[in-house]
Amino acid sequence: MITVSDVETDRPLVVAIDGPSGSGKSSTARGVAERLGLAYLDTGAMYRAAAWLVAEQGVTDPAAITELIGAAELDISTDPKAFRISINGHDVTAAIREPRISQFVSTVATIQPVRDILIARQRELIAAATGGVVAEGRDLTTVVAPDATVRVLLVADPQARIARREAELAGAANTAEVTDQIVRRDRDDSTVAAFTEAAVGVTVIDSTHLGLAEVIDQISRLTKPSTS
Ligand SMILES: Nc1ncnc2c1ncn2[C@@H]1O[C@H](COP(=O)(O)OP(=O)(O)O)[C@@H](O)[C@H]1O
Ligand SMILES: Nc1ccn([C@H]2C[C@H](O)[C@@H](COP(=O)(O)OP(=O)(O)O)O2)c(=O)n1
Repeated sequence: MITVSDVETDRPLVVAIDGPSGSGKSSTARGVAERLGLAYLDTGAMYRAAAWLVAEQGVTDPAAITELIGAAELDISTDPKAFRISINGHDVTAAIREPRISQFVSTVATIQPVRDILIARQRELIAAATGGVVAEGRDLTTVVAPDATVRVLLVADPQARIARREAELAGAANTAEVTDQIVRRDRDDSTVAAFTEAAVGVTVIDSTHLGLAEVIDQISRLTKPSTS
């Protein structure tokens, strides 16, 4: 078996990808993980599962939400070919993609103590991925894994992101709803995570006019040692 490691430090390879909604983080990260034989961590799915549980329990007070998430059993697969997530024994793999969760998730993701709980769990999952991992979300390059081997901010114009999400939802939400899920959500989310501008050392890739395969190629190339 090939062990993919960070050539300079000999630690497992960690690829951190951040970006706004619809920029292509999940599909790209999964593609890079599959190509390089790495684990895949979808941190947004963890916030979505937390939001699902909060909605299911009807909890509204931030302190009670924090307590609920702190006590929750969150189980997430890091196999890029078989994504699955459950919370307190409920398989929520499909439910977390429903528009009602997309609309609500920022309410939970902007509670800092909730973030602290999920960030600690994300760091554990990254550390446990001894064969290397591609992790994506909003604050991987800045907070969760600022020492990652490769750090990428994946961006795309809002129009392209809205069109992609609309195509993906195939009529399950209208343009106004999708625009809310993208533009309003990014605005809310950017109050707690810095994904609108690249931090020092982070490579920006604009996918507006790039196909998925090209973005996967570009990120995969960044993991290879430079020959110059
Ligand atoms: N470079 C790209 N070009 C065109 N469509 C893309 C590209 N990257 C991703 N997509 C599509 O856009 C949609 C949103 O991508 P996704 O990976 O879920 O984004 P994010 O995780 O950033 O929200 C998906 O349907 C995906 O197949
Ligand atoms: N590291 C992360 C990942 C996601 N979030 C929040 C912000 C988003 O509104 C939700 C859902 O993230 P997700 O990546 O699934 O959202 P998109 O697929 O990009 O629309 O979680 C976060 O605050 N920090």
